[in-house]
Amino acid sequence: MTILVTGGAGYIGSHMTLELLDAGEKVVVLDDLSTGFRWAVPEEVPLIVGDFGDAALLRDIFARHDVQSIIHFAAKIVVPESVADPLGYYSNNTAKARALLEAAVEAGVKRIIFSSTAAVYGDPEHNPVTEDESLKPVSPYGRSKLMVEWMLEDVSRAHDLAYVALRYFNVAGADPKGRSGQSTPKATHLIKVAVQAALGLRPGMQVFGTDYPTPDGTCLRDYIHVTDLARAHLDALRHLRGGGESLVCNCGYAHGFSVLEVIETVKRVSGVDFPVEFAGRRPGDPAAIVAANDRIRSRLGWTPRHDDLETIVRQALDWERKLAVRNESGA
Ligand SMILES: NC(=O)c1ccc[n+]([C@@H]2O[C@H](COP(=O)([O-])OP(=O)(O)OC[C@H]3O[C@@H](n4cnc5c(N)ncnc54)[C@H](O)[C@@H]3O)[C@@H](O)[C@H]2O)c1
Ligand SMILES: O=c1ccn([C@@H]2O[C@H](COP(=O)(O)OP(=O)(O)O[C@H]3O[C@H](CO)[C@@H](O)[C@H](O)[C@H]3O)[C@@H](O)[C@H]2O)c(=O)[nH]1
Repeated sequence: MTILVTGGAGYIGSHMTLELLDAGEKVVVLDDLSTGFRWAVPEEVPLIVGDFGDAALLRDIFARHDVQSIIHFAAKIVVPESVADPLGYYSNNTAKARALLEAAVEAGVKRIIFSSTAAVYGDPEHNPVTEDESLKPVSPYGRSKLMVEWMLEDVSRAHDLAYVALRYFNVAGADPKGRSGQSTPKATHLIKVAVQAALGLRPGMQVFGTDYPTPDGTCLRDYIHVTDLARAHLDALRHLRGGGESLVCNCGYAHGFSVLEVIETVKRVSGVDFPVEFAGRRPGDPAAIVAANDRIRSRLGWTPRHDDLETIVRQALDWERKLAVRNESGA
């Protein structure tokens, strides 16, 4: 039985592929390499370079490989880009997911795990936010993902296809064995930016907003280690293989750090006091968003192993150094 990983050449998908191989699973990756990297897919894993919305290609993959489960990561993921290009996001994230589901149902695929996002909550009224909080995404990106959750709900009722939708909070860190990490050249994620500033890869950084209703005035987020997140997918797979029902679960640690706390941690771990400028709020940022994680713990038996901001930052630094050497050598 093979697992199809869409987006397996990207940041989270590449960690998933490693986790699946470590667990002895058979994997095939489908990725168009729009933001992913060929080198991020281990040599022993077949990489099909193509579009996950291409019905003919999907039919061919399902005919050649005994795919019983899909882990679907492939998507466009940049919130401001989704505001500028909503149709591009609805096409790539929503319409193509419909095509994937259609091909999966046609081929008799039994299980799908979907990368959803905390962005489906928008600016939540309560924190930690539970899965039952009202869903009010504020960006086309969040809406493009929520629509897929709705499709999954309907499709799973009509067909023999069970799903787990995992709503990721802020994904960070790198493979503890140093095999992969966040490699997108212009990534805007806080930890990536701060780590690049610490390594002198950028002159400094900005803090977006210091007047939020939070203890130090900067935004609070729940940073989850990418390997703990990949393990949540393994737990979801085990749940579905055991006949478990379809589920939606938050993925986070249930506690938040402010932007200033993250920057302070990067400075302490790296030993570098890089320049930080206080700037205005970034449009669309919720003040605070922290995951309630009771459901994933009780229903999937997930337990975090890397819930430590210093470890997350240290591994992000290690990966960024590796990446700098790789980029310098032109590999
Ligand atoms: N990084 C985060 O903090 C975060 C938070 C919440 C949810 N997510 C979700 O996790 C998933 C993975 O995100 P990531 O951070 O690894 O991003 P990424 O950009 O590194 O990975 C996405 C991968 O999908 C591929 N892809 C995109 N469109 C495709 C298409 N039409 N056909 C085939 N391949 C395609 C890209 O080439 C890339 O390899 C996404 O669905 C994203 O929405 C990420
Ligand atoms: O240079 C920077 C970068 C970020 N921030 C702030 O840091 C916080 C975290 O920002 P970022 O790392 O960009 O993550 P989010 O905007 O919280 O969004 C991430 O987490 C969401 C889930 O919570 C996912 O849906 C998104 O895809 C993913 O980018 C926010 O308050 C930002 O304003 C800064 O102050 N300076």
